Amino acid sequence: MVQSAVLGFPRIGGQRELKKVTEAYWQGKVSVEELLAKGKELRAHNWKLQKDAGIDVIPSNDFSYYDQVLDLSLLFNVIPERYTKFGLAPIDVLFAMGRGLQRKATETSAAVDVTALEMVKWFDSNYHYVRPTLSHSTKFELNTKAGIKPVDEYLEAKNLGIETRPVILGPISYLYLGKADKDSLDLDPISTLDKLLPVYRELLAKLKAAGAKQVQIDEPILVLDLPESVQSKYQGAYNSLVGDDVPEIVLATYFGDVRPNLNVFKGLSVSGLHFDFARVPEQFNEVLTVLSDKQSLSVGIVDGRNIWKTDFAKASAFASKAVEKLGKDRVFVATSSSLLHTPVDLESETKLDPTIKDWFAFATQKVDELVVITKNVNGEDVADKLAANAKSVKSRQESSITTNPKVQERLATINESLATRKAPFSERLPSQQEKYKLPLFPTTTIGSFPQTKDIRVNRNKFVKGQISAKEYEDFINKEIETVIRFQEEIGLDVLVHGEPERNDMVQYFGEQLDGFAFTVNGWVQSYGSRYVRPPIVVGDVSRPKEMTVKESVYAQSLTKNPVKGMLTGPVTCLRWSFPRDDVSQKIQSLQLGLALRDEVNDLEKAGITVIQVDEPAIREGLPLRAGKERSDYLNWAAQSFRVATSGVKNDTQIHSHFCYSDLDPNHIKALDADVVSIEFSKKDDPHYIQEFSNYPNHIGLGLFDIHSPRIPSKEEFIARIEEILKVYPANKFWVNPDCGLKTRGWEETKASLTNMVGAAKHFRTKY
Ligand code: MET
Ligand SMILES: [Zn+2]
Repeated sequence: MVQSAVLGFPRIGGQRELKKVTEAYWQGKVSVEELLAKGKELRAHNWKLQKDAGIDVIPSNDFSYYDQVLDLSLLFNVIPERYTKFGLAPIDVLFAMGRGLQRKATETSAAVDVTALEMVKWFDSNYHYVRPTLSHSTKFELNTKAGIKPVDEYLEAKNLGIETRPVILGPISYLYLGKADKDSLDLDPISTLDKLLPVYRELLAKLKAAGAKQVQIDEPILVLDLPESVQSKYQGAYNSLVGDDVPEIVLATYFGDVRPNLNVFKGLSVSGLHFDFARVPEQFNEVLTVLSDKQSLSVGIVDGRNIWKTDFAKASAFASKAVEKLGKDRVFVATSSSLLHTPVDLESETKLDPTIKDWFAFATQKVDELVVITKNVNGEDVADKLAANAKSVKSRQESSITTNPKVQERLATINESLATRKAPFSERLPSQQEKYKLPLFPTTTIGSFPQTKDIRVNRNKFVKGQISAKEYEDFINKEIETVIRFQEEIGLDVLVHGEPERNDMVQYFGEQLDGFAFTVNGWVQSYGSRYVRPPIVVGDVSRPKEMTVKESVYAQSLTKNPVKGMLTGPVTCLRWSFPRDDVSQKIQSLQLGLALRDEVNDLEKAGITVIQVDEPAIREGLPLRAGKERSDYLNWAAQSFRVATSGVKNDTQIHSHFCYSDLDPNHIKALDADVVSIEFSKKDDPHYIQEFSNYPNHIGLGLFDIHSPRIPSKEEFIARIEEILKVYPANKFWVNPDCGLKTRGWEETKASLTNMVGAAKHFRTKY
């Protein structure tokens, strides 16, 4: 019979239980035992939910307290020495690698001060993983100090009477996604594969001994353009991982097209292969050609990356094609990827318009979808479910909520001149210098200041109607004033209002734009304990009225320094929402560009003439493979940004900001922003810094990690700036943190920024 398989389930809990308990643990408010008990409770809940729904293949080891890639680094002892010398408990080593740790000395323990490892985007998603960071001295071995997570969790489920399939990131992807530590820059992580494989094998053998029949090994890098030298590693590596003493391996890829790497799969000694047909249905025929007679095919058909209901008729027809070719026993109907990227449960959405709600499926609903599709393919009678599904699919197709003729007309007016500044940067620069008279090494921040409890409490009160609009506005104004006064006091040059009125940089805009729907509880993990609640693009997008002018104008009224207007760019608004799947992303992005253009122009009219349009998600949206799709993306992404920002005068200074990933400076040139700020504090490679020195406009290379509570000293800033100045020109140099400060506390924010400004002043005197 065809079986249903889930590749991973959200670990955060339906009420964000994981976030609450981890943050409480970090604050010393709950014990490690309580933390671990909550993890156990969440896992049990998820397994039972899937079991009760009727899922055949339920994943384990998809849980994590921080990040599943980081878990592997701990397990394989890929732990740079700087984290091990303090005698921390394993879970604290894990958190120190994930988020850094700075702890004052006590009578019983020495001071701890260590930065976090680099964290980057997981493929083209908004999930972030912590990069495996290897040195010549790395010694792979099973680090059993905290147990053996995949084995322990497998047994934990088994004790509950639930058989699971452990999920582990495969060795080649693990290394390929890693990097060399700063003491070993000449090390290519992949070159260590032969040393890592025996440890994998040991782990697999332990799983088998515990009773696991099958494991899911993820090799998602197989959807990337892989050099031949990496492709050729697969045969040997997987040959060394199969045998009677290890479980069967189902090799999983997702998020893209494997066809250019198809050779890798031929004759691979694994028992099954999983592909993402929700994303790339076109690869079906070709991947069938690599299956041997015995191998099974896992048909990833229920989308793990979006929230639209699966069309049962289409999905069943697709899976049936596989059954026709392979027979029922060799086919799994599966989620396209882990469901980690979708919110937990649509049932907790109490405020959605019922018509729209009926179009969605969250993780819990997707589990049910899988079961229905599987039953259908197996020939069981699910006629009522199919009929209900067909009805909602049709209701969405025919709904008038999704179309706005005015937006479509305006879209047709976009042309080159609408998307081009009035003069090139070389002419804009002198007029901006004349207008703002900024010193060398101008200092600024990325926008947000600490989102304190007080801010959240007041926002909630306002949302619940417990305080009036006027009271809330007064409160926000007071916050803005505090932030402005603080920045003046420490001598920052270009100020921000601090974004206290924003719950989230995308949601805030989505809520004010037409064409979006929102959830009240649709949280998705972004990194560690940071979750986001992406809005959903349901129809054509437009801006009914001003969105940010009031707060910016108020902030500017308090100071003589320029205050940056602060907007989230079109690509980021799109990427950090759940997009429509019935209209191209290009169209959705250009619609957003037009809406934001109105806002940029209104800000300028109101006297806000330094305007930052953030595009942190531009890199993550880059199609995973080089080629036409990628160049098209870069074109429409840049065009959308320019549509938003080109209506202004030459002396209006447009900033943009990017974070989270290895950004290629060539990819952002076409945005033509006057100043860009980039997350950079974890970048050690001088060649990479060098690449930015050719960037024509001005740049602030982020000088400190805002994901970490750690405070760099003034000397540390000076040393870092000196390092960058070896390859990067002083006259284009802006001084700023990696990103916004909303997740930080005031104390560390004050100290870090004061030290940063101190360092900038040091260089002003020097140059
Ligand atoms: C993830 S990018 C964040 C940019 C935003 N302006 C902030 O400072 O929070
Ligand atoms: Zn950022």
